[in-house]
Amino acid sequence: MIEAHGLTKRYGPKTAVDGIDFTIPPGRVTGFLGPNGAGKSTTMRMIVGLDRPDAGSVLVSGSPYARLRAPLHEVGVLLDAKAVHPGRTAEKHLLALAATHRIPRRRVREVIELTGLETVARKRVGGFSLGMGQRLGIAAAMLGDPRVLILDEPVNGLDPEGVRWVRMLLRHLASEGRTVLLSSHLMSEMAQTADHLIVIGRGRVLADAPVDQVVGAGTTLVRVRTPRPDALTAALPGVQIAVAEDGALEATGATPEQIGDAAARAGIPLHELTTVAGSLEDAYLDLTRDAVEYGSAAIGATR
Ligand SMILES: Nc1ncnc2c1ncn2[C@@H]1O[C@H](COP(=O)(O)OP(=O)(O)OP(=O)(O)O)[C@@H](O)[C@H]1O
Repeated sequence: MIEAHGLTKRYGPKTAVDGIDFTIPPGRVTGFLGPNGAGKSTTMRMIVGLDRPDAGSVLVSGSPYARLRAPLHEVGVLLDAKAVHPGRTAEKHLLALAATHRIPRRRVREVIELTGLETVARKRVGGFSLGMGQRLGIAAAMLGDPRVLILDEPVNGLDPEGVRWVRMLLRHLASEGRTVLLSSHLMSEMAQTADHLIVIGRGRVLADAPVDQVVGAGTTLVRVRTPRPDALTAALPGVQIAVAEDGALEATGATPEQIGDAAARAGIPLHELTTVAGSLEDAYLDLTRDAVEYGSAAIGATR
């Protein structure tokens, strides 16, 4: 369990995290989302005592991180996969970490196997690819068999097999009753991995809800194909209708039943009537529209 109360961090005039409250319970994967600069990493750093809050507090398993007696057994953390001495081998890095908690060599071998690093375990970390570095970071987080896992962008740089492996691993760890907090900018991955989402923007919580609820709050379209699009549009006053690239109509603000009934009353044939649920990406972009600090230009808007 991770609990934040009024958690606040300022850097000079900038409020990176602005009095946020949340509870992350065990037994589920909680996704942590937000635009660049929203305050995700700062929050994660405060959870594990790397940054000191200016106000408020955050507790892991009921204690501030600094008071945990055996932190590696309590919290596994992957914040920056590159934060490893490049001259050390993966195995030496893990053995050094293990020594701080009297974790046996056997466990080091186990996490090396678990993360698929057997063939490179005796190679220097400086020569690792991004994906191999991520696997090593996950191995380090798992070393103490912790009850809480905090992973910042763990699938960054992993190949599709690695991405799927992380997804299954995190789901499995949550099903064992552990607390899993995961940040990622990959919406499709988040939709498949997380049960619950906390979305932040400009240091504030914008949503704290199950994934289905966040996706459901986005726009749902009804896609309609008809040989008489103008007549159908006229038969649906007040319904917002756009025309898709393939000529189908995309209606918002009416159910498929309302559209089908209106078409039947007006004698308009329909060749397709489909509900298109919004994606997490759509819902996320809607939610964070006013909280994006580093927005991009629309494609075609610049030369
Ligand atoms: N050490 C620091 N000194 C000054 N400002 C900082 C520092 N760390 C973070 N910030 C600022 O705090 C804000 C939040 O940054 P943070 O890294 O927590 O965002 P984030 O949500 O993790 O972003 P990203 O998705 O880009 O990783 C940003 O405006 C950032 O510039």
